[in-house]
Amino acid sequence: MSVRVVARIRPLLKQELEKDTIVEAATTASEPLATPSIVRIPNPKNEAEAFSFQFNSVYDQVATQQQVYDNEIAPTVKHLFKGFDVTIFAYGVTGTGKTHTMRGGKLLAERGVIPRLLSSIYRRSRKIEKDSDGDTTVDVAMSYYEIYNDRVFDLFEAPEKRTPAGLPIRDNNGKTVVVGLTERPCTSLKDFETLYDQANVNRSTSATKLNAHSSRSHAVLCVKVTQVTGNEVRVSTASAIDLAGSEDNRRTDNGKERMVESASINKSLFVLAQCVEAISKKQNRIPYRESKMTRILSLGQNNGLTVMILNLAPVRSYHLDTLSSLNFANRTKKIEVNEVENRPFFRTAPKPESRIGIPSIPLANRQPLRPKALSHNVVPSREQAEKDKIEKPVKAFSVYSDKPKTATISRPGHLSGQGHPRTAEAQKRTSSEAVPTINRPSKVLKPTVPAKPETMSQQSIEALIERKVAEKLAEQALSSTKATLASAGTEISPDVQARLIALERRVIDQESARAEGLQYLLMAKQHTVRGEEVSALKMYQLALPYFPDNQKLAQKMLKLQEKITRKEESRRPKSSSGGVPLLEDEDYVPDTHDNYSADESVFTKPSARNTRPPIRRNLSVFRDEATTAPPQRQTNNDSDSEDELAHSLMHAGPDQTPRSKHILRIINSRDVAQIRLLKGVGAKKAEMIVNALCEMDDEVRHVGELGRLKGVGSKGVERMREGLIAMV
Ligand SMILES: Nc1ncnc2c1ncn2[C@@H]1O[C@H](COP(=O)(O)OP(=O)(O)OP(=O)(O)O)[C@@H](O)[C@H]1O
Repeated sequence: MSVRVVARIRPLLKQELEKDTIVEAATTASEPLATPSIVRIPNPKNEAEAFSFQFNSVYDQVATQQQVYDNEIAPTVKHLFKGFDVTIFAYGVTGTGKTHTMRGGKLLAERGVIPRLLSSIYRRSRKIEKDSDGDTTVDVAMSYYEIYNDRVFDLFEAPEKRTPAGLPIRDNNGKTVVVGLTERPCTSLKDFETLYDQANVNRSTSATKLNAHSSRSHAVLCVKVTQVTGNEVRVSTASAIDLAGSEDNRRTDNGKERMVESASINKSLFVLAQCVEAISKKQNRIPYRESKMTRILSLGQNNGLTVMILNLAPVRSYHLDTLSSLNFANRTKKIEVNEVENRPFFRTAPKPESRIGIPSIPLANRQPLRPKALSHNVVPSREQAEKDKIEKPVKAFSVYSDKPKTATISRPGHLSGQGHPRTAEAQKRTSSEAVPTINRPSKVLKPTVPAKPETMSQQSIEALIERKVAEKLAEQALSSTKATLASAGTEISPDVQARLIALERRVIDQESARAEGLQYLLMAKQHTVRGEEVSALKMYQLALPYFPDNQKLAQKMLKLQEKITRKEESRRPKSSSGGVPLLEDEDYVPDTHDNYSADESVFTKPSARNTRPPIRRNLSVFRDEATTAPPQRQTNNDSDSEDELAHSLMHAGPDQTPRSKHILRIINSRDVAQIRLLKGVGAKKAEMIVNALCEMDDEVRHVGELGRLKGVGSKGVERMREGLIAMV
């Protein structure tokens, strides 16, 4: 079944004018009486021509919250209770109404998808319990987190208690889970609303030029529904994701902090677009791992039902961004999601007390990320698994079809009068407040045992520091300091604590700086893809201090500079008199020669002299008036070299010595027999390394990364290198 994609056009805001409206909902010519399923928008190059994008449904400016919920989300609830996971996510440019759609306002009619979904879940739970005469019980629990600057933070945790590096994520039996996340049971809608409102106070938001309450993070709410009948337990999860919106920073006037956030948001959305493109092209490698958001969303890899709500602004100022979103959505609707429900499992022993995300299955059973996962998130009993293997028919599941609807779907407004009005307006915390400061000790490093001076030698202190840092970097030992120290029977002095903290800060600083550099680089890449060379060059200049010795980057900048100069020269009027003065930045020139490719989620801005051949569009985007030539697409050779550069910077890290390369080759072979021959690595450690690699589902690309692997540490890497010298 494909991802269901529905578009919603928000109403005009106070400062927007009716005459600037360019986006409209329409019906297909063959079914003029059906509900709209087409978004129509003019071609930016030729206003007489319009592009049409077809989706499962389209909601116009007057659509209510209730209509969107009743038509799109309410039908998924029964599948949730049958064991299917449900993923709902809102996608769109900043200020297009994602948070409004997902969360909504306080008034009953203004409530968004999330509170309405919870309301339906509770109602259905009560009905199931009642109909089964109490044989079945349903428990609802929620976890809620945000992905801010590519770090995961628990929204139930106050910002000052957060670990600067955020929570680690892991692959657990084919699913991506956040380790150490709080899961709160909520027995009623009121409970839920109280928790949800409290948690939203912790979400990073701030005012930008484009949205007074702009979300600076992706927010992920997971609602776990557990149905227990006797020994049988069925668990399914509804995930509601309010993505942060992409931003065109020429329009935001963002300052440095907002720019960094914005770069991180844009990067993750860019990776998402790349994932969607890779999936639609059936490529083997889907770059999920290049951002936490894509890893968590795992679009096309998740099971169950997925609904994407594409939020659109109706006005001209969003023209290119809207086209870009429409192109993205157009590809997303073709992604197939596995129709696999979570099987029930049977309780044989009391549930172990665990935090979510801690894997409950042996390592050997873990599934690495891959384009399509057919695995389940629970451990079925052996008999049940055998039985299912034989008996389970393929589920004929056809809630949605890609065809346009033939009649208006109207469902009773079952929410009227059901909600509990919220009591307090959730206070949004600004993102500045959300930035985790590095001045406080992280959870891992908090003193947990009374200090006891003496006992440790300088060497063992060093070793302990290395171990702690490795654990920290590997983000594997969250909150486990107490246990680790207790089991080691070792106590550390305040002096060691202080050094640990200093070391951790240093590492975090280095990592943050590198991440910031990469963000500039990605922004440069985005600009280049759009043909905005001057802005791209500026971004490369900003990235340069982070990668001062990188030859490729320097060459790239040189080439770009030359290209800009050539362009400027070609634009300069031939005669010295008259002519239009050149603007400082070509990106701000209103260019009537913009090339737009409807098959691309980006726009290229080639020079006016572009003579490259047109490439025909091949998507289900059609024009109402085929009076003009099809839009041209610039064959963007730059984009390839961009990819190469980005890849080399993202993965190369510091220059590799022959010894490092040799070690990495051995490690990446994932061959326990070879790895155990490295100095300081026994059979157990070798196995641990291989498991960590399988869990990562990727290669280790430099020794820094290797040092971060569980159980290796930088000392471990040094030992391996020493071993190689000895061999030589
Ligand atoms: N359907 C709608 N009806 C009324 N107002 C709306 C609607 N959609 C959006 N708005 C208004 O538009 C503004 C921007 O909406 P919102 O904050 O939800 O955007 P967003 O896409 O979440 O932006 P960001 O990505 O920056 O967080 C808000 O003032 C919101 O109330």
